Amino acid sequence: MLELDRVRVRFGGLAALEGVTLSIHKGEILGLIGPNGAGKTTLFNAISGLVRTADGKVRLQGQDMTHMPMHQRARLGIGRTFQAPQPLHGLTVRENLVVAQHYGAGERNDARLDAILRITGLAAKADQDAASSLPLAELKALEVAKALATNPRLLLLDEVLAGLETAGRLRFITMLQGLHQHFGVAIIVIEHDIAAIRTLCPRVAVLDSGRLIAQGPPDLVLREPAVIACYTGNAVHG
Ligand SMILES: Nc1ncnc2c1ncn2[C@@H]1O[C@H](COP(=O)(O)OP(=O)(O)OP(=O)(O)O)[C@@H](O)[C@H]1O
Repeated sequence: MLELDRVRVRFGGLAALEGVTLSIHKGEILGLIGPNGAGKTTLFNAISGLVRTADGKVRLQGQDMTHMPMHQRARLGIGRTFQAPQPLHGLTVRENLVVAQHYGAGERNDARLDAILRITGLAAKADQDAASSLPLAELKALEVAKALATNPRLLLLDEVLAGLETAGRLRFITMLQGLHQHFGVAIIVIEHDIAAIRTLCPRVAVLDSGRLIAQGPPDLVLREPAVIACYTGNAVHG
């Protein structure tokens, strides 16, 4: 459903992405891994429209999105989270989702919002102030809930497990599996925690210095010499 065709992104003299060709299928969960600075977040930015591509194409269900602004891509079905949770201050949890739904879907759908609140475990906090009352795990759940409220066909999750302790991670992974099953949305997960990637993702893609160096089932990909080499001297944290 999403196709990246020889995508290139440059920051001055730095090739943050070079010739990246990658597809994700309807309803799939794909893991995106690679050392720090490999270009993972830049790839999300190229898909969601936050950075300009210097070359290549980005297509969603055959439609060329390469030169579309962010809000148009959101309307077409690209939802994303950011590494640092960004709740809208002064609004309740539910109001945060209403705003996200308006941005992405254009119309209010309370039944969908209720399902999102239930599956992300936020229903009991729906009427509380989002920014001031939520602990980190719930702020991260809200980040996912906001992205889901935009009604995405493809959900981009950028290190949503970072900063959570082991039990919190496991709960979060179970929550992600539940929402994937319920909404049937395709998901790309950026995550440094390889155990989490193995649990969540039947397929993984590896970036190194802006290039896609491997893709396939995690157990095979993680044994490839080029993948092992790219992590040498770069700790896989988390
Ligand atoms: N706005 C920007 N301006 C200049 N350089 C940038 C910008 N954004 C990213 N870069 C550079 O592009 C490269 C890729 O960065 P990116 O954040 O995509 O990597 P990453 O794989 O997501 O890293 P991490 O795992 O640390 O989050 C890095 O060298 C980074 O310093």
